Amino acid sequence: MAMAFSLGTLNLPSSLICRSSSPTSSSSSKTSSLSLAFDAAYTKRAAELADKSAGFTAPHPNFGCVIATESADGEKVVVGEGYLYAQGTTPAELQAVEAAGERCRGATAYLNMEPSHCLVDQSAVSALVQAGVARVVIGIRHPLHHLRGKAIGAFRSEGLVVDVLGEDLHCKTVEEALKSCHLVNAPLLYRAACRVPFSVLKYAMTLDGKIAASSGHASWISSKMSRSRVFELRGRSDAVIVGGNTVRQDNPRLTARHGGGHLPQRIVMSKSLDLPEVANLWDVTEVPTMIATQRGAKRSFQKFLASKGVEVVEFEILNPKVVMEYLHDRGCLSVLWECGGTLAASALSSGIIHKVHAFVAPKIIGGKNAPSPVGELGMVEMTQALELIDVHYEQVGPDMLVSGFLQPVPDLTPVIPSVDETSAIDPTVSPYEASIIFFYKTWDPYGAFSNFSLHPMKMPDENGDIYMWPSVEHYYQAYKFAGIDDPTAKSCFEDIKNAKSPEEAARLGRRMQRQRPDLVRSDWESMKTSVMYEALKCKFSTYPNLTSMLLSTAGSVLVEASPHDLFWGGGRDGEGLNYLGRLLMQLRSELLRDSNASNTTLQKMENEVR
Ligand SMILES: Nc1c(N[C@@H]2O[C@H](COP(=O)(O)O)[C@@H](O)[C@H]2O)[nH]c(=O)[nH]c1=O
Repeated sequence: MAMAFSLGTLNLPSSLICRSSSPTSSSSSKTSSLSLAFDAAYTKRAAELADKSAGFTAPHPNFGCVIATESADGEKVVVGEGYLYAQGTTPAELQAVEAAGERCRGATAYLNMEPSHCLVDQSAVSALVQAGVARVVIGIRHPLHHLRGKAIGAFRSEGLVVDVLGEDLHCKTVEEALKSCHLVNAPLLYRAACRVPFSVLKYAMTLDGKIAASSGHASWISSKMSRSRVFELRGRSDAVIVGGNTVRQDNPRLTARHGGGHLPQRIVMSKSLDLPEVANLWDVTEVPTMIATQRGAKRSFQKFLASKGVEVVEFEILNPKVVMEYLHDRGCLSVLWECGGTLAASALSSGIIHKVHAFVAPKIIGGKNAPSPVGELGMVEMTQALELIDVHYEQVGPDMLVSGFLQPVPDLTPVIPSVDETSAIDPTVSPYEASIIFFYKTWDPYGAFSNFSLHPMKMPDENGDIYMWPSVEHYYQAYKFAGIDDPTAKSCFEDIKNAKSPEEAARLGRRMQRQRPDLVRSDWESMKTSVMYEALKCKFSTYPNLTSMLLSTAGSVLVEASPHDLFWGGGRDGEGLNYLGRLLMQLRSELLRDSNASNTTLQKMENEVR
């Protein structure tokens, strides 16, 4: 059945009409401001449609499709719409084509995201091509490397015009539509970039920052309306996590009870398994429960849980990071953390929380020992506080919901560097599975890869004496001036060597290079990557945990997400050369070869003594 909506149904406000555009290529050079506004509004509509099935499609993305055409009197009308209901159901594009029928000829299809297009699934692309759609507007490229650009290429080779928001179409409303497209598939984008599910920390607290009275009583802090919003949040997630303490204190159900909707798996993180025998979470008739625990914990209780149908997963060392990595590997896209302060602090400090939803109720409970939403983070100065970005404030009944992101939604549009290029550097990177791991600031999940991470290492100084360099940055900056027979160069080398922080070392080295380029060794440009490689090799082999962290990234593209440094970093839009990422991948290959070789030797020795 065709749906014919006039533009009015989209409520295109006059503010949406773009006044200017700075198109870069393709058909968009002819695009008028008005048609840009239509493009933005219809793509946003596709994102809204896609959002209807949040929670149901994992691990697939949320896809929406709008087909619009020009009526005889020149008015733009929507002739078909569709969205992916759940994993494995009819693609959004097919539904929209079926709804639009003959009116697809010459029409424009709006997709919030580039569809999957591979050997085993070409249904979305062929539906639109065969229906005679002339133009496709795409919100974001597919975030997975092996799919990125494939459908776009296929459309173009079939003669369709393709415009991608932010690449071919530019203006303020296009940016807003692009944001909606990012948000609707934020879980997938985070998952692809960070190799952990998208994690939201949710809590309800009183105006004086308490999540329970001193007695532990907590029902209820937030209003019924707020709690219903929590049910919706649960419905959008693949899993809800709490700690053992919450099970002991609250005996929660953690179900989504807003009517229909997706039911997330419930997960309890408990090292000790010191949990009650009777608990709502052990009733798995409607929703499964999984317990994440530490190897060897209370075997008898594990058996008891198994008899109830509760899955128990043991980890060598239980922490939020390993549980998230495990859930990532099981295909989980998004997780809602509804835990108490201790686990929340541990999750926050391990860098795996991406978004926060805080319900603030206008109540005061007081109490010196009343718990607060986040436990010890080890911060001593307010400047260290984690700051939310893209903050939203919304009144929900009597409460205020404050939400925001701790890290921006990763924009995976730039391909940094190309996978072909990277697999030449590192054979572990497969063009079919590669994901990108970004690192930059030392507090990021892979921050230890940064040259600013404080991992002291023994390397020679200018005189060949072994010196404990506080960081790779110290070593790299000082070596710009090594071997120069000039007192200023020598004292600069010493100053960098003794710099109090990697930041200071970088400042000193860069400033001197700018002010006195004559003091920089003449072979620096040709030597700097080898100097860096030697320092990285020393750093990673000094610390076994760094070696295993680097090896654990095998198969992923490593990118230093520096927006400024276009030599060592990936740049803001992927224009950087990413030499730091490349050297780390090269080192990873070397370490992998070494570990494979030593395993083979070990194997031989074992065989000999057998
Ligand atoms: N007290 C409190 C919350 N507490 C959270 O909700 C859990 C109970 O979930 P359920 O058993 O499914 O109703 C509880 O264990 C804790 O994680 N949440 C809120 O939105 N507002 C509140 O006032």
